[in-house]
Amino acid sequence: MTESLQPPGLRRHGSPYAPAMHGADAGVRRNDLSHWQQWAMAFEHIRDGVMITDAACRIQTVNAAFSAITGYSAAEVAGQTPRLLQSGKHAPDFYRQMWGALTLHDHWQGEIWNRRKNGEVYPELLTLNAVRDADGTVTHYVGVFTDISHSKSTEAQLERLAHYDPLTELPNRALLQARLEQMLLRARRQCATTAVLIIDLDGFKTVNDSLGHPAGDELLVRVAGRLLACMRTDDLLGRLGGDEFMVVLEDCGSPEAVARLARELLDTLTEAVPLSCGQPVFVTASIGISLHPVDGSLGLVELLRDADTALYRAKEEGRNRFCFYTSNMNAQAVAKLDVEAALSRALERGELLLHYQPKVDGASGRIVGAEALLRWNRNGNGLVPPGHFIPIAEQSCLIQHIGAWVINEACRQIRAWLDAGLPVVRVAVNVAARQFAAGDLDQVVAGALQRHGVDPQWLEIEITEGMLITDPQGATLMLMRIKALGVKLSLDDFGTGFSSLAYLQHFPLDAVKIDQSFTRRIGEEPDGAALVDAIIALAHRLHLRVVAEGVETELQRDYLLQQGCDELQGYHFGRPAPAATLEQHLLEQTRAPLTPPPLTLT
Ligand SMILES: Nc1nc2c(ncn2[C@@H]2O[C@H](COP(=O)(O)O[C@H]3[C@@H](O)[C@H](n4cnc5c(=O)[nH]c(N)nc54)O[C@@H]3COP(=O)(O)O)[C@@H](O)[C@H]2O)c(=O)[nH]1
Repeated sequence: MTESLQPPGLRRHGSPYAPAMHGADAGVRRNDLSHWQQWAMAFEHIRDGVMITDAACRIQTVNAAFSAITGYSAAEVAGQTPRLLQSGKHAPDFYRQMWGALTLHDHWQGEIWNRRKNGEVYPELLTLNAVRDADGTVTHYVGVFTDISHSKSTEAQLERLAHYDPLTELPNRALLQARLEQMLLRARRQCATTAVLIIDLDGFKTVNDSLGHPAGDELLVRVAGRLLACMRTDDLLGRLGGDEFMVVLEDCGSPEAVARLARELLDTLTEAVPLSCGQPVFVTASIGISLHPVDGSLGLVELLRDADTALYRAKEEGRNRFCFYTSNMNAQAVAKLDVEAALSRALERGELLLHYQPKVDGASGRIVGAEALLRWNRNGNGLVPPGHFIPIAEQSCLIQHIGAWVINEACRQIRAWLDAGLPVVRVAVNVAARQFAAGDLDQVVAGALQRHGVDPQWLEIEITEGMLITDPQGATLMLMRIKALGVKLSLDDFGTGFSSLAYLQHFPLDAVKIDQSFTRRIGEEPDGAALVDAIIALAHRLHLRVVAEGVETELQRDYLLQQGCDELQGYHFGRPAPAATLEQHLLEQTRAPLTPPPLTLT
């Protein structure tokens, strides 16, 4: 049997192979011997598997690589047909085409899945050639193949890396976009509506910064799992990168159906995410949605851009919500960019100024302080409403320069009053979250005080609760450094955020400002004043001064005085106005005798 497995004309003669030789032929064919020995050596040691069959496809000869790859010895396959190796992965058509080519061209080459003796299916690159004799009759078939399972698996790995996110195993941006492109084509043909939802986690950076990147990664995997659980069979979920995910609904039905899914996605995240570090994490998300062709978002680029714009709006509106794209959003975004650009030049053009709103002492009715409020006279055309530019400054890095300017300008004004021999009161300035987070606020404050030779007792910094919550330890250190300068600290908008006085006692604060929304409720709702009462009582127990903001009516004033509120601020006493107006009131006050109840300055 082994004999029949030698290449045609060869027989095993010891080792290596040698052609059969007969008597007198030997001398003549010495050269042939060497020739055949070389071929036999090559045949046996070649790394590709070789299989030679007769015209009826019965295996006659295989080499060592064949056995190494397939697991079958030469003896095991002798006389069998290559069907022995069939994997079952190819349809009959595949073999029909292969034989068609072999019959027509005496040659076929392609990739084929075969099965090893141990049952493993593997891919090989196979070349088949028909061997014909002088009459043109097929005498043999020669198959040469390479096991390409390794390169196939590398190829598959590369393919996976190119199209899937290795962390969550979800489709990545490239695959999402390719699939979305196909879906849009189909949707156009079928007049269906396609929805794109871009999901961005709120506050993910805090998790990464506080618990470390492995915890951040784990959170992303968990979030991906929860989002995936909300998907229907045909929905596509992928990770765009960072903490951003995308959902594509090929035929989303109505906007209401999309809204339902968006709500479901937000809801699925509300439950605490347990992490292996033992720290459960609460995470919310914001979602921007665009619809094709409802929003006129005609192509992939527009659809993604519009979903992004809507996402931005969802973040702006307070996060943990979804927002559909509307066509005026782009106009608003452009208007915002316009404000940002003009604002970036406002400082150098001297268009910024401060207005001062008095704070009145509850007991004496005298002005004991003022809040400095930023104003912008754009191009000298009048004041831009603060709500139209301060939030934009706060969202960009402009607030750092502008905020430093406000502190410096307040100190310059105090120095100017002192130099003019005018009465001076404590001036409070607002700082923005970004300004506080920058970590150099104490230096900015110290620099301004020093530059203008101002005693720190005249300056107060108003912060908000949000600045304390992200990094309480860092915030405490910063507040202590500012406090050490001799500057007062007050907590603005109290009641609108975290609102735990017990928690706040850990911060070195001097005062708490009751948010104007609570002041407004005094006299308006039966229990409207209850919160005000509670804040005053608790703040006093913690030895904090209480300032009520937004006092507009006598009723509010009287109620707050009755409750022992220390200072009052609001339109009832005076609107924010240029420095000269405050100067005037302070001068009048120095001339007037001490006469409670408080002055009405408006
Ligand atoms: N980061 C910085 N933020 C600043 C700075 N200057 C102002 N701001 C913040 O902008 C918001 C809008 O301010 P503004 O329009 O100036 O409104 C202030 C007052 O005019 C208003 N107010 C005062 N009394 C009343 C009142 O009786 N009724 C009423 N409806 N509004 C009143 O309240 C605003 C002051 O609020 P607060 O700061 O919370 O004390 C506002 O959030 C400012 O903080 C700045 O330099 N940097």
